[in-house]
Amino acid sequence: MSKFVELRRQFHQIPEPGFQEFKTQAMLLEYINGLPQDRLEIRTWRTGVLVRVKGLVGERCLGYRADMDGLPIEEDTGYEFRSTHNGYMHACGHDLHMAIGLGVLTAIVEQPINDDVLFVFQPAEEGPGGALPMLQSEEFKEWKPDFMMALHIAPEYPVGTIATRPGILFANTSELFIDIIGKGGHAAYPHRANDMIVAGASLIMQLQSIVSRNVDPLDSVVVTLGKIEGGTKQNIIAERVRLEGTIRTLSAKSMSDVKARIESLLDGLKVSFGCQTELDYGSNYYQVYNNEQEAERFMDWVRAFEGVQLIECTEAMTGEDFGYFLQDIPGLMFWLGVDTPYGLHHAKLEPQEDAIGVAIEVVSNYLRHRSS
Ligand SMILES: CC(=O)N[C@@H](CCC[C@H](N)C(=O)O)C(=O)O
Repeated sequence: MSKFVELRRQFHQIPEPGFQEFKTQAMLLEYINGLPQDRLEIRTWRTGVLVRVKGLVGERCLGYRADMDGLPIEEDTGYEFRSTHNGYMHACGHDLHMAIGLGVLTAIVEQPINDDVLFVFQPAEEGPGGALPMLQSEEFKEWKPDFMMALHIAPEYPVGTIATRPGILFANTSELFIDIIGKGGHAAYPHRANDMIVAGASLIMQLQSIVSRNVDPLDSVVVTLGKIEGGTKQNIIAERVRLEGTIRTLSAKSMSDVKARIESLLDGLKVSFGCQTELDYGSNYYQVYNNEQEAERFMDWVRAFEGVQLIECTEAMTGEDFGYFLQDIPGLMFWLGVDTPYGLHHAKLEPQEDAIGVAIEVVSNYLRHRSS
């Protein structure tokens, strides 16, 4: 087994929530500190890690970013190396992203390229978002690269596949938290209470009508509710219900239109159900927009790279705070095929580990090519 597959398995066992990646940071630093240090400068930023490798010429700096956090999912894989953190799992591939980052770092340390390379291990991608505050930090600004790239595992593609496109790759996102507050009471006396289970059920159906009735069918929008909480017992009328979800849009205008519609629906709910509402949009991510020239250049290079198949894919409604780096720095993101039947954010996700070696080859060789 390669050292980087082993590292992936170690990361897999310790998934941590955003900005609490303490063990993950320590594991990254332990590996990085064990590399030859003569060309390295290492910094931490909150629970993240920045590593700069000095190039042979060092006029420019190229960047590679890997995200670090896990998700609140109870793992259900058949792995011997499953998560040791109850209720948390690396179910979005960040364990692979970090192992690949260390593999590329090792390759560049062993055979330096002309340009400096900045390796960014970024916390809190799943939320509340580490990219924007990291981008604004003095630690990052001082080392800001001239080009940046990142990848995300893609369960639906075979190993050996790279998929990307010029322009928008991932959607704009906004989290969505709605509390509705009525009056609790005895199940047998509904007329003396104000039941938020019924109001919540109505609101759920109305929210589902936004995409089907208020959005241009040729535009792409998602409104997903991933969590409902409410009530205390089967024979008690619920005073409070909380809905948690996410909004995805390909255009910034659709995002503000959807939010305006949600606010109107909540105004209506207050009248129809005589309840109070509280609305919070949580964290919002800017779309991932691949610089056209950089994406075309990368795609042309991948087409000629032996053993790898390039797919020009369509946009996806996933979100990624790497979009903030790409808003400021030319670069690109791509999907890496890991061929597994369960999708991202699934408790049974088992990416093919052969993809780690493929990605290390592709990214390190591309950085070398980009630097020549
Ligand atoms: C690649 C991926 O799955 N990213 C997450 C980003 C989450 C953003 C935010 N917490 C939200 O839920 O809106 C995704 O769910 O797409």
